[in-house]
Amino acid sequence: MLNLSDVTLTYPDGENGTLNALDAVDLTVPAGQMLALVGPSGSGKSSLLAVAGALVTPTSGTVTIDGTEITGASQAERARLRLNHIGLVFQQPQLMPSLTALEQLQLVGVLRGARPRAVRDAARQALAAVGLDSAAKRRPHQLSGGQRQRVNIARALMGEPSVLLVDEPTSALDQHRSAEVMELIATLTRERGTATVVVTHDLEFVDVADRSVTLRDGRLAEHATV
Ligand SMILES: Nc1ncnc2c1ncn2[C@@H]1O[C@H](COP(=O)(O)OP(=O)(O)OP(=O)(O)O)[C@@H](O)[C@H]1O
Repeated sequence: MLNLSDVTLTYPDGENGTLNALDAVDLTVPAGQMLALVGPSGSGKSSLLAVAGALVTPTSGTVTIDGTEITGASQAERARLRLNHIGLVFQQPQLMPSLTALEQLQLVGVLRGARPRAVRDAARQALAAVGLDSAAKRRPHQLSGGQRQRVNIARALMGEPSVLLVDEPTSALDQHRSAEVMELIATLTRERGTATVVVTHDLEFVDVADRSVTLRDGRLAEHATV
């Protein structure tokens, strides 16, 4: 479960001013639920993911994952949290050009210190979960955009995260592939019991989620509208 309580993230703006990228945000995403996060450009969506993913510490408020408060954790603790509890998927799949799909996933397992055989099994399982078992030996340039995004999602699942944060997974994909990727994230959320937040510009895909919220000037409102 992911919980944000009264979270504010303030940036300096101009000479003496400040800007609240997030303004008193309260949000709970239970395990196994997918939340769609929409909002205009600059409304704070990436800031919310950064705070929930322990990449950025909020100015005030608390973030907890499975009851553990991550705000206030040291840099090393936050790095460990990201590796073991948080799956992050960015807009453009950032894959290593020289590694095969399977190796991209194995790298995460090795970083987590798991045993080689367990890493290989977990990587195979994650690739199968996103329907890419037959493309295990392909390198990124031999995969389509949708397949690369699937590898990206599978890689985020390697740590068996309790929180899955996905930033605009469909921005580089056509309508058909976008629908497939959103359905895939919904299925994985249910099967793996992750608390999932997906940022999307596309209201068409909001229905795939269990719940949707809109950010506007850093403030949260229930139900998606843009
Ligand atoms: N490092 C920073 N320093 C100062 N201001 C920032 C910083 N990062 C973001 N902001 C500001 O915080 C606000 C929220 O930005 P954020 O990137 O979270 O929006 P977004 O909803 O993800 O936008 P987009 O849809 O365009 O990606 C914006 O006004 C932005 O200019």
